[in-house]
Amino acid sequence: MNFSLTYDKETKELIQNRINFTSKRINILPEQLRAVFPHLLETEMKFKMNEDISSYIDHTLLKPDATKEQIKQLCQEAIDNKFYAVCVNSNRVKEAFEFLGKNSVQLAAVVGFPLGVTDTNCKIFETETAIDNGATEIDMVINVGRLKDEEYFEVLSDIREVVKSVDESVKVKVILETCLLTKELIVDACILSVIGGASFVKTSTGFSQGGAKVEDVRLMKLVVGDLAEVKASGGVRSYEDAMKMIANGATRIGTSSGVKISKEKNDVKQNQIDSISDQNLNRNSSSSSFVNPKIALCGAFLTAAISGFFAGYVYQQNSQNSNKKNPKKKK
Ligand SMILES: O=C[C@H](O)COP(=O)(O)O
Repeated sequence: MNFSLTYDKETKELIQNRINFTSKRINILPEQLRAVFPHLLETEMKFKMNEDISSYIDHTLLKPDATKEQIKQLCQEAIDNKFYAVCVNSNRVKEAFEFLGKNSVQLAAVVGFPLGVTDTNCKIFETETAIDNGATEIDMVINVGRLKDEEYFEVLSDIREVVKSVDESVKVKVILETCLLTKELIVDACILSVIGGASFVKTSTGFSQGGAKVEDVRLMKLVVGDLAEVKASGGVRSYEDAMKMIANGATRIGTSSGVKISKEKNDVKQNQIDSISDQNLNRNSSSSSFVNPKIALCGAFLTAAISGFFAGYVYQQNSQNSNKKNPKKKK
């Protein structure tokens, strides 16, 4: 499946203005920052959905009252449905690691969750502990208050320090908590995440005033281009929701409804198969090619027999008639 996003004039202007604004806050030249985002010169961004939706899903359980048994079930569901990852609180990483065993499902730990306001040193310690216990990805919450205060050095350093504390192979996702941000701050947070070295920008914790919105996912993708990926999370409840996020640039879906989404996707697939079969049945109901061959053969035989009978009858009638017209001919 192919998708594309267009840089409309308004969005382009917004992003360019925020690059200027952010560059001043972190004390670099706007040209230097602009050079990091060359895709902003394009008019369109194209991308593909190559794989099954299961491989987009971070199967998530972050409730404070989640039990060991529920973590076990989460891991088993992720294995059974071939989800990309499970996402758990850092204190549950050890158990999730054991439950996942040698399966290829990745293990993401949330850090500074859900408020993002813990000290950077706490985030680093939490990150390192989670990695030691088997986490392969880190979902850290940005410091929203400092972002709103325009303390961009602090926000950048918070991200940068967490990224630096892990091996390059570990993907760090920065949760922006978009429901608390203006469009302008979403763009700034994306810029800071990219230059901080994050692999992903992620919309929401699922614990604040709102979750992922299509327009936010789209804006985030237009800012980060190919420099980072976008994870849509919080309130993604259906296959339709998930597909909308993917069509707008998300390459990962963080959701506690992964099993439902996967099932809905299979139902959609089954419906498509059923409708194709129905179409075939309707198309072929008037032709013999879809009929049981034995019945077709009997039918053909009967048709031939009846035609033969009629042919014989017509011939006989014709002969009788011609004899009547020309009695000599019979002799
Ligand atoms: O990071 C993922 C979210 O916490 C999941 O939120 P959700 O329960 O609304 O799907």
